[in-house]
Amino acid sequence: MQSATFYQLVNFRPKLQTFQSKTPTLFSTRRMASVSGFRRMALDGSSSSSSTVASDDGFVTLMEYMGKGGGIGVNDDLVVLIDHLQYACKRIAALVASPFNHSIGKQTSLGDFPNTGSDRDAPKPLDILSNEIILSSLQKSGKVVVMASEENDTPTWISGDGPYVVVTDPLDGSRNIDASIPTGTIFGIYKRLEELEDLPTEEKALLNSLQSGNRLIAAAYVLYSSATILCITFGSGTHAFTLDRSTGDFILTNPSIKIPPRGQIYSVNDARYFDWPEGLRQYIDTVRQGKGRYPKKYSARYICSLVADLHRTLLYGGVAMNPRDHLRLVYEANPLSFIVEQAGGRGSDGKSRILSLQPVKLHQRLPLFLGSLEDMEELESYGDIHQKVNPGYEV
Ligand SMILES: O=P(O)(O)OC[C@H]1O[C@](O)(COP(=O)(O)O)[C@@H](O)[C@@H]1O
Repeated sequence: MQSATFYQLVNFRPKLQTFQSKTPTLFSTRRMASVSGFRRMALDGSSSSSSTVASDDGFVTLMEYMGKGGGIGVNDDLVVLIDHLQYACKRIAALVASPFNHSIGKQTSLGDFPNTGSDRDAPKPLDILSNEIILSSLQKSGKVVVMASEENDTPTWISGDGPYVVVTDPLDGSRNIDASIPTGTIFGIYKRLEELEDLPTEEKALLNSLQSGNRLIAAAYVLYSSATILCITFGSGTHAFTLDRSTGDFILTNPSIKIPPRGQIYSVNDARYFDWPEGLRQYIDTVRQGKGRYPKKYSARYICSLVADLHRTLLYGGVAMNPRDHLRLVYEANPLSFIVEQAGGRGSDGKSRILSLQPVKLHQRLPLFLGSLEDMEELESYGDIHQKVNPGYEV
């Protein structure tokens, strides 16, 4: 069998012909999902027939959820934008699962990515492709003025008319991709700042991208794992939708996620233990032994893929953290903190609420702690949890 060419991969389209695409419809015709056993779900998580999202057949798609009032404050422009983004993520889901993706970079110039010279890590070929897929979707949506991505040194000005600004990490966790470990896409959406109109384009693009997280109007991650899960908030709860691969629809599977107030899991790269500050070491030593405020021994889970580690934490509770200045405020910490807060948890840099921070640089890094309220409170009470020794690890 021949390997796919770079051109084929960039233009790669998933085979599911039922995927919604270029022409978004606000109330798309429902296709019967093939998965059996889902019951009608109300937005409060119960299986009531008085759901705010009426359903004839028990399934609520993301588009129906948004179109029929599930997302408070979600207007037509935003529905169009999310439709394009979800389509982009379906393409990325297909790309990361493709048997041909290992050959990109070996047969094209994408193989030798120079380090950018900035404080960003050198991207992998799939990072670049995912970035292109998202950019192209945003361009086609006509709803986005600026995209700020992990993969570009500066924000990309898209369309003078677009009402929204999108910040994104197109493919997080890609360092593990060759081993098929889960990866994810993260994005946050802001309204464009009208008051900047008179500034030069470059400046406008940057300032629009550096909005504080408490101005986010929507945020989502998409987890590419055994299932593809899109978890989103519009500021009224956090809801997860699972891709039905037979129809191409994201189906509401976890409405109004509530992170347990206390979990029994901590998630951190603890090979760094000897570089940690004393407070963090003490906290981990304590909960490991079941000597913390919750008198049970904690377990460790660390996938080294932020979206996957967070998704598990949202569902099972506990804390997911990276205590060194590694993760990015604008397109990782802010969108994920918004999602966690909307599920009843907390996102912090060890001291302050992430969403209250004012970004000063596009690729600004910081320590990130996300999780259950009680676990976060206990962890932060140790004070000294920011790892300042950051030698630059090879793996
Ligand atoms: O090396 P560490 O400190 O364990 O960091 C791992 C983290 O880095 C990430 O891979 C993100 O880094 P990249 O954006 O450079 O891929 C996360 O997915 C993961 O949680």
